[in-house]
Amino acid sequence: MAQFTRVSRSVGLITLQNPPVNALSAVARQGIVDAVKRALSDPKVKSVVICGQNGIFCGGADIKEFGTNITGPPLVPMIHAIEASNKPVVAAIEGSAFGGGLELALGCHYRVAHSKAKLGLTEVTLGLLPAAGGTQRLPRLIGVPAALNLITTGRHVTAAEALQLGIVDQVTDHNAVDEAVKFALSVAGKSLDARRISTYPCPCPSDVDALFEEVMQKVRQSARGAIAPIACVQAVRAAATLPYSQGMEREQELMATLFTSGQARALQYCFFAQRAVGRWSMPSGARWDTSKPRSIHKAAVIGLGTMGRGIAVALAQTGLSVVAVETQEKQFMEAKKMVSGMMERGAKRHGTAPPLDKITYSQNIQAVADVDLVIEAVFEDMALKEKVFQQLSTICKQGTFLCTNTSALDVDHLASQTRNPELVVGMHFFAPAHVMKLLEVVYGPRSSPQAVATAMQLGKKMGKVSVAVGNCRGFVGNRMLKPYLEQALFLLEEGATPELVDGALEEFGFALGVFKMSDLSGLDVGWKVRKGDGLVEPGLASGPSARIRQGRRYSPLGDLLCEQGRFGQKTGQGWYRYDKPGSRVPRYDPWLHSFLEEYRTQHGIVARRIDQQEVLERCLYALINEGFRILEDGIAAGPEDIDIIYVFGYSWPRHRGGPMFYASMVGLAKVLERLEHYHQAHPDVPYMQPCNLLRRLVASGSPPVHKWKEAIKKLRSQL
Ligand SMILES: CCCCCCCCCCCCC[C@H](O)CC(=O)SCCNC(=O)CCNC(=O)[C@H](O)C(C)(C)COP(=O)(O)OP(=O)(O)OC[C@H]1O[C@@H](n2cnc3c(N)ncnc32)[C@H](O)[C@@H]1OP(=O)(O)O
Ligand SMILES: NC(=O)c1ccc[n+]([C@@H]2O[C@H](COP(=O)([O-])OP(=O)(O)OC[C@H]3O[C@@H](n4cnc5c(N)ncnc54)[C@H](O)[C@@H]3O)[C@@H](O)[C@H]2O)c1
Repeated sequence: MAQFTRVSRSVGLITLQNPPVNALSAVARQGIVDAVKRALSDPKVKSVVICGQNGIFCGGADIKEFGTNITGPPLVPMIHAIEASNKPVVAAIEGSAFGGGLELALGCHYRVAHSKAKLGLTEVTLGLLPAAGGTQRLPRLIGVPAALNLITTGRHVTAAEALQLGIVDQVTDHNAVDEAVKFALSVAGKSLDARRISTYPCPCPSDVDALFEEVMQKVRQSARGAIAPIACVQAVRAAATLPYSQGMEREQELMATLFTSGQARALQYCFFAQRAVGRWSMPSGARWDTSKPRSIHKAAVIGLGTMGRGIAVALAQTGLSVVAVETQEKQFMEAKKMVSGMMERGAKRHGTAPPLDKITYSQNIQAVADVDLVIEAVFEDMALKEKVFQQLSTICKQGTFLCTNTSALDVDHLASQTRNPELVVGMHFFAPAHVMKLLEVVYGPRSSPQAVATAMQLGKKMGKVSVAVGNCRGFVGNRMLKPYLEQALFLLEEGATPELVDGALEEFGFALGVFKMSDLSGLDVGWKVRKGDGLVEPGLASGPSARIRQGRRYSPLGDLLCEQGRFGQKTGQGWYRYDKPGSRVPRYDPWLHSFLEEYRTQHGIVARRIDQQEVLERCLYALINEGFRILEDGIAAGPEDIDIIYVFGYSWPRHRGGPMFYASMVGLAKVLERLEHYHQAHPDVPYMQPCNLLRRLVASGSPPVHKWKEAIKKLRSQL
């Protein structure tokens, strides 16, 4: 709803009241329509201010309404009525003005923003475009290039940038509503002819065709198959080339296509899933709302390699005091330099001072005695980690949380090395740890709810999207990755090429295909793990047993490359070749192709034609099947947790909503049927056997993804 009051005798103050973000729900829109009518018909009111309650202007249209039958007054005529008013209307922007919220403000004649406010046309991130006149008004106000940038990216701008761009008329450090009221008093009675943005000509450069062609090309490249950014460009083009009313028609037409698209559903699902994962629960019944975190002021990082450096930076940037421990002299010296450089670059980007004094360095683990929380990031070696946890358990003060950044090892086993296993959790960051948004918080059977709550809260403070998951080999993300990687290798054996497999995955929307990604991460990482698992047998053995290990189909292709010293980008050769070690541009490698042919000959494999669909089905459905097992095992509480892990940690294309959402869009029956097909063709690949949970969900009528949690609970209770 919206409240109307008269303030300073002649200013009509309309306050949006729809907690928590004053979204423009049907009731809120009706409230605004009524309040505006009242303000315009009240002769004592000479000017109007629109603001939002609780320090937030407006979070845009009510996204929860989108999947429903929308009722209430539509936004476009509501905003037109405000713009057409003969009394000046001033938007008082505090907190956020996003999407429809900013469009509402653009319909006002003036905008006053608090210096801490953020503004943006964020619709593209939800698979939509600003369809309440945003694509037509913003370019008229700030010009085509700047509007294109904001609308196609959905980026948030600060009040200062908004002022510079000309989106707002005034920025204040004081109470924005009070300032807006003063502003409204000062403009009462003045002509509004030059204040209605829809009447402005659209300022655009002379070579408008060339500009749009260039932008369209750029957007297509970065959109990776997402349709909303393209529609955004088309709508802004309409603003630049058509009169306002025709531009509005085009905006509505394009929105109609996006509004019902699968991509919009996927992106809106991600929006809510990202928030839902914060409401974590454990199989023990412990939950986010009943578990109290402890405040962390001082933390330690053990091991300053690739991960430890990034974690130390992220902790210091959060404002914590950090003790950084590294035992190897060379690594120690190098890490100190690198960490300072990372903080300086970060600070430069944000226009702040680097928090260099937040970190103290030591080569002695005794230095961590007084910290509240430790994150261990030494080599992925259980014996070494055991020793470190034993040491930490005796050195640290009572109550210190002991966390491990292990990628796959048993968190519970590490906990058993300590005096207080309830204080141990996994904090699995992703590389580079100061950049990547995902954090898996791994609880073992003995982790206390407080330890989980503390790690989750710390992750949030660090700006991470934190997901609580159970303890198993590889947790959620890496466990699901294994079948995906293996299928890619099997496809090579059967006749595919790295270019074909990567091409299919990139067309699906991944930034990098599986082989390019493996080259980037380093092929030696997986090799070491496979060696540890007793899977690697040196030399190019032939015969059927060469491709069977531990009773299952196995592809030694990755091991053979590593034996040749081909570790990927770092050595200049992997599944592709690179101009020199460390170069990033993958190139076709004739050696690799002859190697694959030779390999197939040696193993008596006749290469067959493999199409993109098979690549997608085998790689993605294998991964999804493992996702169902993870749900069945209770390692993830719901599909949202898995999807958020994949979107934020593994570059799963957000407009596909994550693997489990994708499975629901494809149709569970179809996924089941294809898994059955591939499992019949390859019975020696056990993880292709459809998971029981998937079968049961299909048998129960394939409920939509938001009902899975409930369905799983019900299925469990029937067991
Ligand atoms: C068949 C043919 C049909 C043709 C066309 C039909 C046309 C329909 C009319 C459309 C007109 C277009 C209007 C407009 O252009 C479209 C939009 O405005 S889309 C919405 C744009 N807004 C956003 O992108 C902002 C989203 N929100 C945020 O970024 C943040 O929430 C925030 C505002 C910055 C606040 O952040 P925080 O303080 O951290 O809080 P949370 O994020 O945790 O949110 C708290 C709580 O609120 C829920 N929520 C937030 N925003 C919205 C919203 N816009 N609608 C509904 N709910 C919202 C959020 O989910 C949290 O709740 P929880 O999920 O935890 O229960
Ligand atoms: N690299 C990744 O992409 C990645 C991603 C997520 C998790 N991880 C996990 O993070 C951990 C660290 O991985 P990394 O890639 O940073 O390894 P790394 O080899 O780059 O660094 C490990 C560092 O630990 C130091 N170290 C070893 N023993 C030590 C000790 N007793 N005390 C202090 N320092 C010690 C080493 O000298 C080295 O500098 C591993 O468990 C790994 O599985 C890695």
